[in-house]
Amino acid sequence: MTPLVLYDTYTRTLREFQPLNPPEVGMYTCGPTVYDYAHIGNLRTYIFEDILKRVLLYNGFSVKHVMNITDVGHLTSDADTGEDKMEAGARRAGKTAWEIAEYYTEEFRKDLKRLNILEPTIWCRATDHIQEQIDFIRCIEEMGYTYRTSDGIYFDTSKLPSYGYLGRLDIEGLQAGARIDMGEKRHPTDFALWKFSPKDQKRQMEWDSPWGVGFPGWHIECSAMSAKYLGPFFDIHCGGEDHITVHHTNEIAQTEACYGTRLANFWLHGYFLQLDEGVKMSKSSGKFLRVESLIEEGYDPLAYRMFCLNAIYRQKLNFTWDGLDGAAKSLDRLRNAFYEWGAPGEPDPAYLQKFLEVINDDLNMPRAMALTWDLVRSDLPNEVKKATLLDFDRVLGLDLANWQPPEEVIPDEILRLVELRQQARAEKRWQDADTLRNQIAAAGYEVMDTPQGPKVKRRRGS
Ligand SMILES: Nc1ncnc2c1ncn2[C@@H]1O[C@H](COP(=O)(O)OP(=O)(O)OP(=O)(O)O)[C@@H](O)[C@H]1O
Ligand SMILES: [Zn+2]
Repeated sequence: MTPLVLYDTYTRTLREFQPLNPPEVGMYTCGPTVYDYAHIGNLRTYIFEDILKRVLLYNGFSVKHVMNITDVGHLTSDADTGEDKMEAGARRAGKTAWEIAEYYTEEFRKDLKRLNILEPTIWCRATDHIQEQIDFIRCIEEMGYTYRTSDGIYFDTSKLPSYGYLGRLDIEGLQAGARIDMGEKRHPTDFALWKFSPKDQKRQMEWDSPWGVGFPGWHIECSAMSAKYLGPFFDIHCGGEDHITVHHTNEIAQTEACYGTRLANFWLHGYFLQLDEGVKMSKSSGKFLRVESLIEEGYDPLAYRMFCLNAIYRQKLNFTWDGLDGAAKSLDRLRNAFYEWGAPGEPDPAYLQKFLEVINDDLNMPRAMALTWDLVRSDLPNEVKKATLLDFDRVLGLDLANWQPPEEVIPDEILRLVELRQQARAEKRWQDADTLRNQIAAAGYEVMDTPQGPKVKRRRGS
């Protein structure tokens, strides 16, 4: 038995993972706010979550994976002020908030596919779960954790002694240093559960509620939807590192207030992709790259996956074109090697065991890649290498089995010779057919007769 050990942000320790209800693992990953395209920084987090999910599957668990789509209530400032990102995005695009939500959700799913990220078991949209969010807020209200201001219903964080534990927040320091205008908020860490629609401006997305017409705050959707699909205490909750101090801290507060649990048994966070040293890739800064940008530069999206595999998820990673180039070349080498090994035999048990050890060591993908290259260079028979790498790829997700060398462009004169040889064969002029085959070979090509007709390709080393 090789235990699966994961770094849990809640306890700040490496802990052995065991599902609460084996063999199923409940996993919730905070999804995109669909007001714009995802950038490759966002996608680094989704790749890390995909690796985690594949490692769970590799360990023989089944995974019920829930991902939300935030299509309402995520304001431009974490302090619950500013405009709704969706409404601002809609205005920018000259479309409705509903239209851009639909469009960017589809684009996001396309990106996941291109990166060979496994689809969640359940997708859930915030706007499809307004009633669940209202019910959740009512529960928090009944437990005595809310207050009303002129612009919404707020969570009173001072009433929850454990508030801020996940982010190790210095609540007193924050309180003392709160110079920014808190509006009617009682404490700097209090946050909106429900916001009222502004009186002077009609919102595109708004609903009736026991407190007045408005929309849910950003954090409540994750508590409400995870409880609906996974229960109030489930196995693993993930997101990017920025979620530790605000979004996930507030999700925990809501669930703790209503159900008395800390929401998830394990909290895992992926670290940022940076454009330059110390600069997070972000939509708001306007400096970001999309999967599409990489494709335009001639890269296969899976080269970016390979680039991410070479780093530990718990460390920031600097994006460079040179780095991506190196990853693309490695991917090419690996694909060609895999392709040329022919049919798979039986995997090598020693390599499989080593692989399990490194991936179960808190998803150590750089070591998994080192082991992969070690396998490639080993003296094992090709069919063993092939079967072993095929097994590794269940976690690496490089889709090696479906890769084919790009179609070669065969010059017209060679195609003409192939045609003449076909003719000769049909007319049983075997000697002519042989001469033509030799001519084709002399030009550096080889022709193979298959049930579908002749196939021609450039000879290796030519
Ligand atoms: N540079 C980054 N590197 C890795 N993960 C990131 C980065 N920026 C955001 N994320 C993560 O991407 C996921 C999707 O976030 P979301 O769609 O809400 O983007 P966002 O936070 O609005 O992005 P931005 O900060 O660029 O405006 C979250 O889990 C978030 O933590
Ligand atoms: Zn969330």
